[in-house]
Amino acid sequence: MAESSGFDPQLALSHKFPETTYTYTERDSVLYALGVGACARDAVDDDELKYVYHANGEQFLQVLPTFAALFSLASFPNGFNLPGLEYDQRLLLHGQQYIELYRPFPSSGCVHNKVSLAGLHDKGKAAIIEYETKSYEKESGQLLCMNRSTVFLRGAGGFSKSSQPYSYSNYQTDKASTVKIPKTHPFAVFEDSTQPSQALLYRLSGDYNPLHSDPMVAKIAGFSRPILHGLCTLGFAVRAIIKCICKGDPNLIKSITGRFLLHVYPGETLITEMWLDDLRVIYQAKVKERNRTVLSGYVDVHRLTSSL
Ligand SMILES: CCCCCCCCCCCCC/C=C/C(=O)SCCNC(=O)CCNC(=O)[C@H](O)C(C)(C)COP(=O)(O)OP(=O)(O)OC[C@H]1O[C@@H](n2cnc3c(N)ncnc32)[C@H](O)[C@@H]1OP(=O)(O)O
Repeated sequence: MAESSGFDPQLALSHKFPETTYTYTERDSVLYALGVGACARDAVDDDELKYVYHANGEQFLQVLPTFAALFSLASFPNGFNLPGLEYDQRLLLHGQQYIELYRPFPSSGCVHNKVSLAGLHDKGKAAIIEYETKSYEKESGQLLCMNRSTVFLRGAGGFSKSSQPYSYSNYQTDKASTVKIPKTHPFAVFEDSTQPSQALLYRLSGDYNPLHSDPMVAKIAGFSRPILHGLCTLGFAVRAIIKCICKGDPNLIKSITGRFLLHVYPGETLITEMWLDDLRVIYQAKVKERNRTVLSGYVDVHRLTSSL
């Protein structure tokens, strides 16, 4: 293993992240829902109108479970830095996302975030950092959700001090990487188009990384044009699962796991394939135009609806 100077994993592991708060309004929940394609095909879609409009007032709006991933936004105002780890922010890619949901989100609110380092791995050509964020409703102190976000830092590996590549995890299994896609026909398939402006809309939910909007930055990062946020693709896939498996009920979702396998260009068509394994929905999302799988994982649900 090549040794890189100045980065001490132990120092990084002892780093304490500041606690942060994230305040959102109904407007933010609606903007997020539109950003992940809700009601884009049908503005009066029975399953999705509730995320963007409610006849009795905004406080009755429902919030998509993947909105949880935004809570940690405030925790990284200057990028995903660890003491001593040098990397080119333009080469960062989102690798995986894991979300556990403990209660439905109110249409507006304020959450208190506690962030910690959940994993740090030297992959030689890349460093992988995993951040865990526990989000508590500020008023009640109740735990709302937990996010584990994996970032893949291209060019930042090679810091191991021994022949064994450095690897640390504070949890047992790397769930997203172990998902096996069944060989059988999917139980359900959902096709949805992203818009050419999808990333420009999604970024308004708080991730302003120019990789998703600036053609020059995208080129430096190795792409022919700006790419879609991974969390936007995940939002499309989970919305498809809520529609096809949960009969439109977002509160049936218990946890979400996803690994980003390949970039998506805004404007491409996403085909989400789903398989049922008891209370687990195994899924993969493909880009139709390139016939490539871009995301895979599974979603655990509390129960199945009787009509399935
Ligand atoms: C300021 C923003 C604040 C936001 C805060 C919100 C919360 C935090 C969320 C984080 C948000 C980050 C910013 C967002 C960025 C994006 O959205 S980028 C767009 C979405 N992501 C992608 O498009 C990435 C798609 N995937 C790929 O391009 C490739 O999979 C890869 C990541 C480049 C890896 O491919 P490759 O180099 O070919 O890897 P391999 O040789 O196959 O494997 C090497 C080892 O790495 C492990 N690995 C591979 N892929 C991943 C992955 N996706 N996640 C985690 N780990 C991965 C793999 O297992 C190998 O390990 P070993 O098996 O041990 O060798």
